[in-house]
Amino acid sequence: MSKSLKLGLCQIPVSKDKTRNLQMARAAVKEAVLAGSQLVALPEMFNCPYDNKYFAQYAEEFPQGETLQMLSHLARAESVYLVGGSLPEREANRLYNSCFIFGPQGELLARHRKVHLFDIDIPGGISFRESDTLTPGDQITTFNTPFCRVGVAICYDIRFPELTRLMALQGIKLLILPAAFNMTTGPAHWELTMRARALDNQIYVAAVSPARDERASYVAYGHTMVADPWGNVIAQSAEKPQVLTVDIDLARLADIRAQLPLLKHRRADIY
Ligand SMILES: O=C(O)CCC(=O)C(=O)O
Repeated sequence: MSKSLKLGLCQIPVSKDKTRNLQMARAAVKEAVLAGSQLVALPEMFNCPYDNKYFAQYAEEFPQGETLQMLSHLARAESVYLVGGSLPEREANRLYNSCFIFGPQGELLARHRKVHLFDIDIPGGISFRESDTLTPGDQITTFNTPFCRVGVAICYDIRFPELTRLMALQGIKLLILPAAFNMTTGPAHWELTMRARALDNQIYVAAVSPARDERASYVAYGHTMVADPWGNVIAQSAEKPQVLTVDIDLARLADIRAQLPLLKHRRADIY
């Protein structure tokens, strides 16, 4: 296993124009690779506005969907590990919020279907009910790379510490979270939640948001970021489109785990 990897996080604008969304994704991934990224990630619902009324219209089936073909070809052409944000996935009569992960040969490595659907109602803030249109997944998702084992969850999934803990126990060192917090929960909880999961599990947490669009029905917070295993934020965008490239130092992770062995000190006999 390598001691480090360069991660590329693509905070792209997402609009109603699917063709443009795919162009933006392609250009951002290429820019990240040009900057040396070996693993690149896109945001939640990057091919589709984050709004229940669009999910069915933009949904795709694996493997023939246009976005899925694009991701696979791009991973192969750029010879990169590609965490394909998320998109509405159709299987039979159901829709899922799904992330497809492709390897450098364009092969499918894993698929994560969002496990926790975002159903909230904050008066004067934000209301959203993913369960009006989507079905939850029921799997924990991790995959291997030459750098380390990597976990994938989607947005609201990060609020459930048990999920990240199970991935940490399966050996992940890096969690990628395609996400789209909003202007109510983003300022309050985005950074805190990513830092908490990173610190608890002594892993890197990389959360990738769409760029903010004040005219959208759902306004994404932006602030794509990486928290390290010490709980520090080591990189963060503002709200505008940006490709963030970040060095992930796995030797530092090993040092932190050796010095403060939290995972070893768990009392699995009492909880
Ligand atoms: O947890 C949050 O505050 C935001 C979650 C969300 O926007 C999502 O799951 O898509």
